[in-house]
Amino acid sequence: MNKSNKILKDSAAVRWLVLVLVSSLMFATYYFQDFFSPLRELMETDLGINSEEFGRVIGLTTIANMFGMIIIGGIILDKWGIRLAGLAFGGLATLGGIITALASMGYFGDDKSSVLAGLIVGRILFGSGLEVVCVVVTRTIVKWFKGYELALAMAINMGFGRLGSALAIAISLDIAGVTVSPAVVFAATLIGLSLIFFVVYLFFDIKMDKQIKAIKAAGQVKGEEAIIAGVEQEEEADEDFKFSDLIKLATNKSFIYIALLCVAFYSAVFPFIQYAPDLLVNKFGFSYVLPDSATVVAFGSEALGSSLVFVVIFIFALSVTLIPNSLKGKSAKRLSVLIIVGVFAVVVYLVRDTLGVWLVNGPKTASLIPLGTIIFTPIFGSYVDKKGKAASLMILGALLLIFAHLSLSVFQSPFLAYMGLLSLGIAFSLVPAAMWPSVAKIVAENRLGTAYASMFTVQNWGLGAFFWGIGALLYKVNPQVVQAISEMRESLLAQGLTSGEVADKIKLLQLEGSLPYYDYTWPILMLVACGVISIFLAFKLKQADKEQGYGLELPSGQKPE
Ligand SMILES: C[C@H](NC(=O)[C@@H](N)CCCCN)C(=O)O
Repeated sequence: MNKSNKILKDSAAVRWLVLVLVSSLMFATYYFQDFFSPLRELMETDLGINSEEFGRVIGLTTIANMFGMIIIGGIILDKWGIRLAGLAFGGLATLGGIITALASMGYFGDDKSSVLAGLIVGRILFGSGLEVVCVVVTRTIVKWFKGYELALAMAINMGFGRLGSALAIAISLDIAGVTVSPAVVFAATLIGLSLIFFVVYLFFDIKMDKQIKAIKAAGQVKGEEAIIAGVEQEEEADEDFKFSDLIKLATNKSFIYIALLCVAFYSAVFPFIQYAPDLLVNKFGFSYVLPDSATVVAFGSEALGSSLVFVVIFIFALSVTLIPNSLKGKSAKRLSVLIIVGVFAVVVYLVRDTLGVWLVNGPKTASLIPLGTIIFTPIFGSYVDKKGKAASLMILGALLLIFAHLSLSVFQSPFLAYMGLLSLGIAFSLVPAAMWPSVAKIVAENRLGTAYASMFTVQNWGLGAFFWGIGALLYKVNPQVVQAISEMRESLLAQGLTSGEVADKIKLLQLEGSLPYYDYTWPILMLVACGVISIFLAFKLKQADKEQGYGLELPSGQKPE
């Protein structure tokens, strides 16, 4: 390539800096989506917002996306380009964040209905920006990494999102303390900061576009330069959203199965994550605050032992997948797995007290689900690239999902709860790693934008229903708990206690056994149905692929004969 024709994206340092700048939006929006998860109980004791209302706040976040916002956003992105669309939808998400924060601080009124209405309006605005922001970020990454490390950049970008979710679940309650608002203000500040990072990115974007324009104007665009500099414009024109594409997709059997699988699978994962900390506290006796070691011992040796076994199994699974098969011979691989697991088992034993404290804390344990996917998704992704078997892996993922939700609903054993969380984490890594590249095999490249936008739209129908549905069912099947907590809250407030003191007191009364816990059996059992539907759809997808010949079971780049 002619040296003078080099553009910004040819510099690896600039490319990766751009990735960090734009992925911060992904981090912050995923954080904001999930930070309410460990606050379910505090919302009830601090603000009087019960589980159905909590579900409404979370469920309505997706409402605009259920009614076509992602498709509208995609069309706007085509027309306005990355810069304006990013600012508009990032700005919308930030505005939503600010309104949610103000509502939680009582800015629109201190009474429950004003707070609830403000939270809902804020979350609706945030949600209207959320998915389109993710599409803008993905487009930006394609712009900068096509011809370079595109798959890796995309995996890292998704990692930023998952890290946002994990941190949101792990630390929001620590930030909140005894009232909800500090956690909301913090989450809204993160989106604001990420929007500033996006504005910084715009300088790079403008500069690169100017370079491309200058190269073209100088008539120097030939051969490789033409591909690098000119391709975006050609593709943008070709990738425009068309309703005729939507019709074509809707009549493709394989696409229908994978889109429905996306709905069923994600409905049993994202909504579950919103309630996971509260489930662990209410059903399995985990804590909301970090307890001291003595309390952990009181929590029961079975749970403590189970959590440590959970860590060792996690390390075993990790080392089996991470150690390359290329290591000379099977026995060498087995030996290294044994050594790694042995060393870690000793470390786990030595730090068992601290680890035990963390692994009996509901939010900290639940945060391991998205955290684990940061490591496992790229590993499974590379397996799918090299070996294929995508449809079979989706079947396996659906099976793990059923096991996870069964062990977290019908059984009461902490050991099974840890195993359930582990298999949910593996399923949450396996299915996305197999699903998203499979869409690219089923749909032509220039129709991928439409395919992802329509999949995300139907996915949001499921998410909206289950975000709200779990909370609503929890409310319905626990009338005595709702009433007891609400009466206690009223009486403590009437005695002049602050809302923070009320929250503390209610927690204490539950620990003492004077106030009941929520029964989560039915709300989580409902998610087993999503697993069963997922497994059926994954089988149908495998069958349809055999008929239509997309090669979902083949390694990347290989086509069926
Ligand atoms: C890639 C996939 N993304 C989605 O499913 C988005 N529609 C969700 C965005 C909001 C997430 N809290 C994923 O994250 O696996």
